Amino acid sequence: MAYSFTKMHGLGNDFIVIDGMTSPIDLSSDDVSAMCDRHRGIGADGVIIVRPGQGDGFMDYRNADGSLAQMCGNGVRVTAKFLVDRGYLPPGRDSLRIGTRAGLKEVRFETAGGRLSRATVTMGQPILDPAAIPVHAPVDSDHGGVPYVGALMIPTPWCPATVTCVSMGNPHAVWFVDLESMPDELVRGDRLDSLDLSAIGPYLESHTVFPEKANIEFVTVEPDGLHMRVYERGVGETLACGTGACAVLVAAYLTGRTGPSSAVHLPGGTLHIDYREDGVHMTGPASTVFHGTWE
Ligand SMILES: N[C@@H](CCC[C@H](N)C(=O)O)C(=O)O
Repeated sequence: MAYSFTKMHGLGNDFIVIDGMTSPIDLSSDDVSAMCDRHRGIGADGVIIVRPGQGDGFMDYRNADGSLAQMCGNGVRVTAKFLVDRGYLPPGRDSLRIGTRAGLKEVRFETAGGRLSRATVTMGQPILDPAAIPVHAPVDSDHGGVPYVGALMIPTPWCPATVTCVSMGNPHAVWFVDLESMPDELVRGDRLDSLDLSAIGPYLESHTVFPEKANIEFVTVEPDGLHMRVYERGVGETLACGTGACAVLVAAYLTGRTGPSSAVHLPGGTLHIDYREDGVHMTGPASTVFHGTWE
């Protein structure tokens, strides 16, 4: 079977996007991991099949290891670009709704030369109930009467990790790291990019406190905003994670580290995140790289 695909990305979080709007596409998890292989395949952090569904299209997202994820923030912007640039929307629209396994997401977009360049996604309310995240941990903190897991201490072979747990439809554990107090095997400098995630990332992702695994964010709070790196469930370290940036802003706000709105700087670029009464809003770019055929 041959599949036409488009290689796209949101801040370097890259996807193989397949058009399933007019004919059904069925991929096994082995197909997905073969396509995402960076040496023997196309290479990507995940595969998105864009299918018809509630709203203007459904984002069927799979991680590079073939596993399903409920949500992908960069993927929603990329899916919006795919639908707009391929002419699936009537002309003159500046918003659309995309179905995901975590519900419908509204996307407002800007265009340049008729193509989507930047989008703001209404990501919905963060989920803080530990059973729904899910995380096996008691609530230990409260924000305006809303209980949450604010400082869960997870012992690791290197040093204790203290994380705030947030779901944006998918599970996240946000660790505000103190680089100075970390052992030399983990960090060789005073910057987030000198942190070695290769062992501690998978250790935390698959820790037994997270029954469905978790995406792990490593964060510092700087004068120009929040800086993060992410070790993604089912992928490994990525250049950006939209749901992760939202979880980081929510965790920083709940724990009093920032206001309700901030730039979140990732290795692949910057997202702007606003946490308002009607939920979390994420703004960032989406890009197309090339088209091809998978044999
Ligand atoms: N990169 C994505 C998140 C993709 C899903 C994640 N790896 C999971 O398994 O939950 C984003 O931009 O949000």
